[in-house]
Amino acid sequence: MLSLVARQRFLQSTFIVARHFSKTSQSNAKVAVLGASGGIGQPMSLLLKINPAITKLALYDIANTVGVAADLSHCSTNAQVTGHEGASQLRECLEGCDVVVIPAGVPRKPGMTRDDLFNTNAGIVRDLADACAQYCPKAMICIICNPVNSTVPIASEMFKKRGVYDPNRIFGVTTLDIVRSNTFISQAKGLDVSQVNCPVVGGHSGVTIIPVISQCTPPVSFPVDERQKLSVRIQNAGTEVVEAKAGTGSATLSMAYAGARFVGSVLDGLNGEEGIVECAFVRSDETEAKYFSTPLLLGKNGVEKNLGLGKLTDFEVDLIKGAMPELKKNIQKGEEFANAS
Ligand SMILES: NC(=O)C1=CN([C@@H]2O[C@H](COP(=O)(O)OP(=O)(O)OC[C@H]3O[C@@H](n4cnc5c(N)ncnc54)[C@H](O)[C@@H]3O)[C@@H](O)[C@H]2O)C=CC1
Ligand SMILES: O=C([O-])CC(=O)C(=O)O
Repeated sequence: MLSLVARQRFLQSTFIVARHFSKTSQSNAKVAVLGASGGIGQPMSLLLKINPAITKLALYDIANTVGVAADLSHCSTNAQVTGHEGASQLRECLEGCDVVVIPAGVPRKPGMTRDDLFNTNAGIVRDLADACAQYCPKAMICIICNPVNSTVPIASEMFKKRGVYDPNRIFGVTTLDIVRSNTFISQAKGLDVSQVNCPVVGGHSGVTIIPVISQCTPPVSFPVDERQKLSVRIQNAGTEVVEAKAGTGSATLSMAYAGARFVGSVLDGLNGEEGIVECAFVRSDETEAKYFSTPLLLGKNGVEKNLGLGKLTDFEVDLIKGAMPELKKNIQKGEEFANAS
């Protein structure tokens, strides 16, 4: 038996972890995780299970969901966990959802680009997005599956086809880029990471990942060569993990952390919390690319306001210019795929 003090400490630590992901302590949100048995899906579902804003957590995958749901359901937190396996159970998983997170899809192996995942993952996102458009058209859709630069346009086209498209409710989750930037900057400058916030704009692959270090809070400055190295490390951080994992997958734990943070922020916005800002890859008029990530003010209807690019240095403007051809190509590829299907 835990002593009273130990029990209080345990409850307090659970509360602190939960608060890390959500400001709201009360709501009745239903959240679905599609791809819940995977490397990201399992730890992210655990983090969502301890978010007090979630009362229903619906786990969907093509395999192993029953076991994952049984396991997670024993955690003594409020969210009721249900497991749904195979396409015939997708409808019951999605109905009534406020938020759907999609980490379903294959990850990279060393030597691959995110675009190399297109052939497998495009069809997965097309079918899952189509189901969301039918069974929970008003839900906030958070897409983790790569290549995000193409899977977000695919999902958007599927919603358009069903006549239920709302660009303020479909997000490509790029939070891991911000999480990484904050970590690397805090390490370089000896800062408390919880106080560091560096926006990352653009897309989510290689040169399309654009850290805006000049807008970091607190302000930080680096000699030109260090800033260059840091920007390149942030752009290649996914590859750093893919290589370290040597063929067994890509970032899962840090992505689970980032995904839980993003979903927590979306729920905070839905629950009317003010001043909730996250970067995400959305339909955008900020640049000549149809989709682009910038800081977004989140609210009851998803994106309340696109906060735009703000003031950039010449270095950052050049990074954005350099990203445009790749970004536009990725977006077009996604749209064409969805419309040919
Ligand atoms: N947006 C981002 O920042 C990041 C994105 N990713 C991406 O997330 C995706 C998932 O990565 P991991 O979890 O490591 O892969 P994983 O292979 O460990 O898990 C994927 C899961 O998806 C499931 N799945 C496959 N087809 C499905 C379908 N049609 N419906 C439902 N579930 C299905 C699989 O059964 C598996 O459980 C990859 O595409 C990866 O590139 C990974 C890290 C960061
Ligand atoms: O690099 C990958 O393939 C997975 C990913 O998107 C990331 O870690 O940022």
